[in-house]
Amino acid sequence: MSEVKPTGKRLLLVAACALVDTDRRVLLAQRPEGKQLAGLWEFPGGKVEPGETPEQCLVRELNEELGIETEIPCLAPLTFASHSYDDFHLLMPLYVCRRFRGIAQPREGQGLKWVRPRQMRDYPMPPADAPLIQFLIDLL
Ligand SMILES: Nc1nc2c([nH]c(=O)n2[C@@H]2O[C@H](COP(=O)(O)OP(=O)(O)OP(=O)(O)O)[C@@H](O)[C@H]2O)c(=O)[nH]1
Repeated sequence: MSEVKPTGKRLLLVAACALVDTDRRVLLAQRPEGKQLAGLWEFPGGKVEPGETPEQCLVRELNEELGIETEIPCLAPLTFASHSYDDFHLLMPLYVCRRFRGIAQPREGQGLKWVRPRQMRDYPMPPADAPLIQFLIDLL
């Protein structure tokens, strides 16, 4: 068996959420200009801050980014992404949330779109996200 060499890349923990509406559509947010991967469509979420759990991170991020309110028991783990970018390795648990309050608003100037999982491949997403789509197709 060949030797597995450490990459030396830092591991970045990002929590992401598939918010699901009553029509089984999932909310995608477009990364704003000026950011890494600008223009790509992604799941709402963000970096887990020190001292925070992934679930706490998502409750915070959904409120900050979208004005959506939810609670930790409403977040169900679905799958995760593990993907090496040039400068870090991303570990991203993906949760599903069907119970939330409020109407998603683009609080950070991002584009927002409710998309059926089968149509997600029409929306360019970060490379880490591609393997996640099938899980949502199967679930929804
Ligand atoms: N939220 C989210 N981030 C993702 C997804 N896919 C993916 O590769 N990422 C990566 O995970 C990281 C998330 O970081 P972030 O959104 O908190 O931070 P950011 O790069 O916008 O920078 P910031 O700290 O200035 O807000 C980014 O590098 C982003 O490219 C996804 O579906 N959702």
